[in-house]
Amino acid sequence: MELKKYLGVIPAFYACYDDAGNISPERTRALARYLLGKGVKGLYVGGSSGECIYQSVQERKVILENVMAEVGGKLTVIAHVACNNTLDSQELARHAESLKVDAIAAIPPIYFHLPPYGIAEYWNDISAAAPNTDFIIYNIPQLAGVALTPALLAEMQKNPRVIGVKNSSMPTQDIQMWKDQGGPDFVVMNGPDEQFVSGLAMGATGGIGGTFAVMPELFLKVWGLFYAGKVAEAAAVQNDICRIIYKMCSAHGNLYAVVKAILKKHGCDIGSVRKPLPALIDSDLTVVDEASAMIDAAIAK
Ligand SMILES: CC(=O)N[C@H](C=O)[C@@H](O)[C@H](O)[C@H](O)CO
Ligand SMILES: CC(=O)C(=O)O
Repeated sequence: MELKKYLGVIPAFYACYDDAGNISPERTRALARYLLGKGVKGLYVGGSSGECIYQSVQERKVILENVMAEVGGKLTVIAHVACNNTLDSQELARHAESLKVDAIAAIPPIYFHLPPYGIAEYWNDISAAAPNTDFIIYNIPQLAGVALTPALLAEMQKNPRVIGVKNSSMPTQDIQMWKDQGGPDFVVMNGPDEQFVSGLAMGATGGIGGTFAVMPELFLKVWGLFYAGKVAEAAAVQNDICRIIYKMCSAHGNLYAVVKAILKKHGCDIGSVRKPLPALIDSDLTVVDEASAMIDAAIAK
């Protein structure tokens, strides 16, 4: 298996809208190009940060098509395809496979807390619709409402396409457990950006993060320092990252609205967020300016 392509810094891709709030193919391509230029390993398209739960199946296809047209073959592309109902998720899985993405990923079904066998069937049904594509389990219990367990993972490991877990639960111990259970070739991606260094220390093979795309330089720096054995220096950069995230989260508008305003200041305009996510209000502009300056200062260090 070619697992190397998953090792590294993989930003969660943001939804790119035009000024009327429709999906913008041009801006989607511009963001993909922008991140390619930053030297990241791959992109995680259509996840939480991609606002997937507020988009139609057709819109999600258009986004992935444009990302693949721009960076397919150049970056590792993981397409999140879960839609909360099996049929639509399978349609997106088939579509993603037809575009030759590297992997598909899926959260568990949300709202109804299904039993583990129900979750396994949902994931396996999705995976069966993309029979030649790697499958990554997305564990994010604080938002999904249900958690991956060792028993559920063991059930999923019977599916040879299951190559890893993207772990967004808060205990870094979970990363250790999935990695230990999965073995040396198993991919375990750190979710919480605030714990990237700790996740790597616990055995994560890389990270997929919602704030990577607004400051890829800093996460790449952490990655480089950590693997050069300079853990204290990596932790210092992590500290800067955490303070920046807390600042971005202090706005009235949603985190992704802040992130997009900062990206615009950095030359990449991808519009704002879609309702019901709160957009920025006037007083948030100070938060945007301050967080943006903090990012620039941390990169310049
Ligand atoms: C709960 C959640 O959305 N987690 C994301 C994925 O793991 C993270 O990447 C966060 O966006 C990030 O850590 C900022 O809090
Ligand atoms: C942050 C992340 O992993 C997501 O957008 O799903």
